Amino acid sequence: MCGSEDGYVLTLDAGTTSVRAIVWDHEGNPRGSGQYGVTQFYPYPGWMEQDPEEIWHLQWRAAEDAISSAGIEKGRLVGIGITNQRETSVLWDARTGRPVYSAIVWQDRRTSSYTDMLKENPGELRERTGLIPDPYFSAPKVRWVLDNVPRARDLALLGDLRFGTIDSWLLWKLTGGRVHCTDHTNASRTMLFNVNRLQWDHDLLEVFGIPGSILPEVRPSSFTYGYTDESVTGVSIPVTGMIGDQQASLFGHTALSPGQVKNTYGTGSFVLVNTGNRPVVSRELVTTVAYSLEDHRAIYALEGSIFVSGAIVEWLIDGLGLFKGVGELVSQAEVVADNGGVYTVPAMAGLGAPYWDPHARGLIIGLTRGTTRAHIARSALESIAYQTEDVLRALSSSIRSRPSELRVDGGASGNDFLMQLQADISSVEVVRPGILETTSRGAAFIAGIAAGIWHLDELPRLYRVERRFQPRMDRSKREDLYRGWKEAVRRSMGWSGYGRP
Ligand SMILES: Nc1ncnc2c1ncn2[C@@H]1O[C@H](COP(=O)(O)OP(=O)(O)O)[C@@H](O)[C@H]1O
Ligand SMILES: O=P(O)(O)OC[C@H](O)CO
Repeated sequence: MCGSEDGYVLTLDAGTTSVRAIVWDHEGNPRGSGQYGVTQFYPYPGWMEQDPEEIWHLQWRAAEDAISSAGIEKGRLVGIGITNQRETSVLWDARTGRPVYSAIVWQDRRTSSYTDMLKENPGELRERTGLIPDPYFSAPKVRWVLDNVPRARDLALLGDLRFGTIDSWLLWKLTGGRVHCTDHTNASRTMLFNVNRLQWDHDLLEVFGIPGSILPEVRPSSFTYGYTDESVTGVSIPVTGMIGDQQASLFGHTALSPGQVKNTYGTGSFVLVNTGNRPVVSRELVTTVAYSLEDHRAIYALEGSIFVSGAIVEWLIDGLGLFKGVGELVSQAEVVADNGGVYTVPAMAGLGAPYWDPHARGLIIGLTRGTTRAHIARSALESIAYQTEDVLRALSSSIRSRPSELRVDGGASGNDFLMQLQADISSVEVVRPGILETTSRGAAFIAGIAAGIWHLDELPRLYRVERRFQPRMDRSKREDLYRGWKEAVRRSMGWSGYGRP
């Protein structure tokens, strides 16, 4: 341990479904927390928006709750670490600090026709940004606002428009509109950032018709970005880290060596492998910055982004009303010995890695008169494991080695049934840590390094395993099941538009 044993780090984790805040002590243990749900808006099929002001207000309210439940004075906070749902884009008026449009969420598909055109020549885009043309990333969303919200273009011409992912938006609010920055990990999700040079790509800005003046400055993930405004937060606290949530989770798993892999099971699932200090390019996965520290080169990761995983469970419960809650859904899934030939493909937001089809739509297939709720519950949980397996296969061929261990976190990773299923379907050891808030913990480590609480080298010693799930399904069964999945996926692809006027 270096530095003060008296200091605490506050993390702000602005996720898709909720904003959370946690106070961490110098041992990396949570001491207090707060959490609020974020309102989701679906104005048209395939669109998904949030209110940036709500995100900010609830995020700081969660922080106040975390600080009071930890029973500490704000003055004992030595740093704030921000971690966030990535790609989700906000544009605001620098003079008033008011957004000019809602936050367009990463799952939003409104720009799919536009990104289809980019698919005609994906090679150069991939070389520069590490990304695959898809509405997922920020650039098409920003362009959409510039094209459809007249005030945005006017403000841009006056030099008063600002763009940011949620990290930048929260930093702007925390600092009373004084600091407009992002970090390398968030920048690498915009499709405007050259991941080799670690700088904004002016050619791409031109391609997308986005003025460079609206962009934040890019800094290392672990870095003193500035100080919060006393009038906003009560006392002035340094903001010492910003990192995208999936990269934060990789860091929180202390997956610091090349080849180490994690999967976070939340709204979506995100599998990342550390590839060290070289960006590895893949046709099916995206290249992303994993983290960067001051005075170090950036560390990279290869990522498989799965758009809907835990959210399928939510949809069966809240959307269809088929189960009273997660507990009932899971116990139903356990009642049946197998899926009864039923497969669910949760392509509600299209399919991400490794298929990248924004036109895919969800399906439940294989229904017979003998199908029960239990089969549907089981097929939904199985879909989470199959999607992860899709990515593990793509990842193994890109890094030319099959991972033997998968570190897990996120809301759905607490589900023992699902974790065993994952170990079986992927023939991999699934490793679950004691602290499942791995994303926030990673953000705490990132912020704590800049604040002088921790050294990078000592972090692996703070990682505690709670449980390991060993694979126990035989190979032919695993392959039969997976074959059915691939066929179901094939049938879900290219579906959008059918049956709609
Ligand atoms: N026991 C469980 N089994 C399967 N899915 C679950 C379980 N518990 C929570 N989930 C799913 O996990 C997601 C919430 O995880 P969380 O990590 O909080 O998400 P996010 O960070 O994306 O907001 C929800 O989509 C929920 O349906
Ligand atoms: O909010 P989460 O945890 O589902 O993460 C969302 C991802 O960052 C989207 O890329």
